[in-house]
Amino acid sequence: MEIDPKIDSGNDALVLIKQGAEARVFESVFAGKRSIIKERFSKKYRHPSLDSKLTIKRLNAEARCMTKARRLGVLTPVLYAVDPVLHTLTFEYVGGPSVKDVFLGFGSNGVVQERLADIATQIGAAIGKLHDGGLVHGDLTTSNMLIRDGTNKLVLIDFGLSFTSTLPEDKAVDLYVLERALISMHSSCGNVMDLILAAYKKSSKQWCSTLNKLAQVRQRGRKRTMVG
Ligand SMILES: Nc1ncnc2c1ncn2[C@@H]1O[C@H](COP(=O)(O)OP(=O)(O)OP(=O)(O)O)[C@@H](O)[C@H]1O
Repeated sequence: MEIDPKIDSGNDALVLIKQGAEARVFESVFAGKRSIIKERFSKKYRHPSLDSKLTIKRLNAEARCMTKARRLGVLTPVLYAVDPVLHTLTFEYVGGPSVKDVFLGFGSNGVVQERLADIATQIGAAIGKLHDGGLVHGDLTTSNMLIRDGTNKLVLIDFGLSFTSTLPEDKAVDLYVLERALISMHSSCGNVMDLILAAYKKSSKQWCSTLNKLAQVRQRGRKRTMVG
């Protein structure tokens, strides 16, 4: 079954805010609170019952990883509900800009170095906590990080590709994905990755093995770029 915005919205407006390849994201109201509904839709080429099983598995995995991150002391939206029939997760709406928007405003939009450094420190500390708890985010981009209005605290979202692992390699790749995103999207932010890694070193007891692996992962990335 899929969400039909016309039928399922009831009295609460259901506003589509993102249509992705794997999921649709709506803004809505849950028990009187502003909320986000993430719907994983079916893959038409898969057998319906297998498809539903796999989708529910992914839904539960995302919910579990988000909850685990919170337990590890990383701020995430509060999970309100999991619906295995509609294939949806409902969670708290976090008001505030994404780190992507803040970083894009650096220099031109009055975003100053102190704000950049504060956010970078929060990012490094949060990833360190995840990794020491054996959780790899899997999609660390600046659009998956929000800065909550009022508190200015970092909130991590989108645990759809997260998994548990204690391998330095997996943690290094997690950091590498973020590093590449910063280089391609936020080159004007200068040494922001250095600030993130400095905070990561303070936060993660296992930083040494992870950062050694990161150096190897970077080298592999460079070789791949040279080959083609
Ligand atoms: N809890 C939240 N509060 C406010 N906005 C949110 C929240 N969760 C998601 N969003 C908004 O919806 C967008 C998409 O959400 P999310 O990244 O979870 O979906 P996705 O389809 O997996 O996206 P992607 O393809 O970028 O991985 C986010 O970039 C953000 O703008």
